Amino acid sequence: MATSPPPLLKQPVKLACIQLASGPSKPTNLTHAASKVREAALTGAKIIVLPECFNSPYGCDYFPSYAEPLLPSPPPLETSPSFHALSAMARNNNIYLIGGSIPELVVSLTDPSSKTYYNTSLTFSPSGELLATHRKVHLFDIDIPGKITFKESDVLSPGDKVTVVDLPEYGKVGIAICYDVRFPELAMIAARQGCFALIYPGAFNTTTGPMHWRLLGQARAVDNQVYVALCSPARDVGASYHAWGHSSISDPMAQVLVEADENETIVSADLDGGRIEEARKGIPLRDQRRFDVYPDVSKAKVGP
Ligand SMILES: NC(=O)CCC(=O)C(=O)O
Repeated sequence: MATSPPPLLKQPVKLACIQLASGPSKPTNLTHAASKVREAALTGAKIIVLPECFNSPYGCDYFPSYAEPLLPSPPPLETSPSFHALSAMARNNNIYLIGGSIPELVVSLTDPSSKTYYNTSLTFSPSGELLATHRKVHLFDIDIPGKITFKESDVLSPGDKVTVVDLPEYGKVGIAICYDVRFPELAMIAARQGCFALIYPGAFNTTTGPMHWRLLGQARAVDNQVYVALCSPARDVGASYHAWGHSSISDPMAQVLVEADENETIVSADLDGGRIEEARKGIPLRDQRRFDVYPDVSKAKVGP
């Protein structure tokens, strides 16, 4: 007799996205993030997400000055204050924390003048242990004349892996950052590893946000029949980059369960594995793929 596969989401869980208002002071941003994580945890959220570049303004001019080393570095560089703050937020609240992203600095041990920067997301367990890092794979390089020109690759280097993290009580999640959401291959490879959700700390803007942000969340959900969470900073009209906001959580049928406006807020939803199964039973893509016509991406290499 055929046995049914284990559920992708082992038990229902509340997931919260914190649409954080950040400013130029990193210590203030870290303290503020900690208080909002506490607030989300008190509502029962067990998986909490922060936005892209949550501890700094977003922009190429800011990456080097806010960047922190996560790997061993030559003195006098200190270990990352954001790493320790995020670990404490997860531990103090007994939650899984997808810690948005921070600019990461890598300094060569042999040549301290050689510096590389990444846009990196850190995920922590409820005991404060680092479970995974994701370096943004697709850098945000766009030019829409008269609207927005942005070139992360002027400063940042790209990551080189698909990131899937196991949260033992619940199951697996795929993690990627902002512009990564535009690349369905990355999402599909993660989803086909058995993720119940794809989680994107992001910071779309007031040009591309209204065109594509919500659509992309729904698109990745419907492609993969999983939950999708998009977590943006709140909009700061005094900053050089105007984040779109509109953090959202879509379900496996691509219904938007909750969506913020542009202000600081917390959006959350109760995720239920039954909704994934129901979507997949009703529209059985998983049994209908044609690996005689195209390759099976579930064979691709992924990392924590
Ligand atoms: N921070 C980002 O990667 C922004 C991506 C974005 O706005 C887009 O349109 O894509």
